[in-house]
Amino acid sequence: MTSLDSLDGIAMAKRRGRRLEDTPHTQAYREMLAAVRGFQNAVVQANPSPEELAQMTASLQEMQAMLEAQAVPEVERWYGRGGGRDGKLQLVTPQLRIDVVEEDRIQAHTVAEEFYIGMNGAMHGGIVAAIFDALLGRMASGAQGRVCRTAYLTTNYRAITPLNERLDLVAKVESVERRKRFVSGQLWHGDTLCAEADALFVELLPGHQ
Ligand SMILES: CCCCCCCC/C=C\CCCCCCCC(=O)SCCNC(=O)CCNC(=O)[C@H](O)C(C)(C)COP(=O)(O)OP(=O)(O)OC[C@H]1O[C@@H](n2cnc3c(N)ncnc32)[C@H](O)[C@@H]1OP(=O)(O)O
Repeated sequence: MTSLDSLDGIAMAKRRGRRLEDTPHTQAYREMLAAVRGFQNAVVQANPSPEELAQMTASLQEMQAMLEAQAVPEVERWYGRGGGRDGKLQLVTPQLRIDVVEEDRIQAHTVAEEFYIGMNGAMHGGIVAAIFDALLGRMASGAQGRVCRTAYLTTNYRAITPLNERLDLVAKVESVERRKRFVSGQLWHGDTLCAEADALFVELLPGHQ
């Protein structure tokens, strides 16, 4: 089964949204994912020698084969599950840490590592948008864990978003109309507004992918 073999969207989200239970086995998976993050950060910063590159490529191919031999259907995967205090187990964005959750407002923070660079010390704009998608999606899902999809997301880039520095995030629900949740968010570096976004999330109906 591949990720193309999809389930009902609500059933999938309910299963994947749950926090991954803590066992020595899942703890080892968390540590592996943290090592991948460290690796990604090192990759973007290094110009290795030809010998080092050949050695690393061979090691990576070996690790890839180990992972491929253990592949499971999406519904069973640990990747993308809730990870508790450290945010979701994922690599797409920097880890988002939620500090305050209210029914119509969320406060969170993050520090983006070197891997998320665009150019000249600024975060890649697509990553800024991905952070808003995750944060505003979490806002739209609310305390009941409604299953929503992004209908649109508009990001305005006001100042460069720095790497390796604390960034503060806020999200709020602007209005609700039937299945539609209009939400907005801001990303701050200290007193500087780096980016802001507004988005529409639509709650899925049973049977929707
Ligand atoms: C700090 C954070 C911490 C981390 C997290 C921890 C825990 C996390 C837990 C949980 C968070 C989850 C976070 C994830 C978030 C990521 C979500 C994504 O990225 S989803 C992938 C990208 N989006 C798609 O692929 C959608 C593709 N589009 C669709 O599937 C459909 O178009 C959909 C579902 C959006 C709507 O389709 P229909 O068939 O259900 O409904 P129709 O009738 O078309 O629309 C309903 C209403 O919405 C309006 N509408 C739809 N699209 C619109 C648009 N683009 N603009 C304006 N209005 C639109 C329509 O006009 C209609 O309005 P009227 O009720 O008639 O008033």
